[in-house]
Amino acid sequence: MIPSPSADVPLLQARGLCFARNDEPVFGPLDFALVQGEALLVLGGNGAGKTTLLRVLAGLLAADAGDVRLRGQVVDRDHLARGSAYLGHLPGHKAELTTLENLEFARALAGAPGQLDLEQALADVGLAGYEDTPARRLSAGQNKRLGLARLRLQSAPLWLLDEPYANLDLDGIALVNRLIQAHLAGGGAVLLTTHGAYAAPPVPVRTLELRAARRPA
Ligand SMILES: Nc1ncnc2c1ncn2[C@@H]1O[C@H](COP(=O)(O)OP(=O)(O)OP(=O)(O)O)[C@@H](O)[C@H]1O
Repeated sequence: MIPSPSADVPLLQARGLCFARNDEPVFGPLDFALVQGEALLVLGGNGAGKTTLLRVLAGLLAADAGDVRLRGQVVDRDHLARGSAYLGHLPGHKAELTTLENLEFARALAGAPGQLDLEQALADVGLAGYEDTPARRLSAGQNKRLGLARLRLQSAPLWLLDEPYANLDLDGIALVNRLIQAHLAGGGAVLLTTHGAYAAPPVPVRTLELRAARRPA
């Protein structure tokens, strides 16, 4: 079971977290914590390990050392996957399904209430009129918007957003900021990555800077 809420323990805490590939360190050891209503911005250049860190926190990759706690309890990868909502570089939509069908699928996976208005969810991310468009025909920015709509169907308090501003126009950047703000105001927490300074979260954030641990041969 995912641990239940408690105001005075961090929503997410990493201690001594390390990841290596073929014995080459990618990041770590990292120590950080994130409380409800807080955003943590993970900074670092290309290859610094930002995506890898988010994939570890989302339960998609196993850390080599250290532990991750949700609400104070050490959790395994299954719990991490269930306790977080991950928006990665690759949107992971079903290419042949329409945008609306993708949301229906995501809603079923998330066990979200059936009465949620998915057409409204599409409209909220600027995809009104694209209900019957297969995901494979979306642009990169539209794909990101569909990913943002899917994110909102999940009830996980921890959002892990990998380069959420990438591929978005100014209106899309403002949309990401509105969603982050609403999620934080609702008691959630957000960990997001960026290697650019072209957009930033709408709230004061703490930062975690990663540096590439490995040098090319
Ligand atoms: N699937 C993989 N197999 C092997 N090495 C990988 C793989 N994915 C990433 N790496 C390596 O791991 C390191 C960290 O990559 P990662 O994608 O986490 O960096 P990043 O900070 O997200 O970079 P970017 O800003 O370019 O997206 C890099 O050296 C990269 O070459």
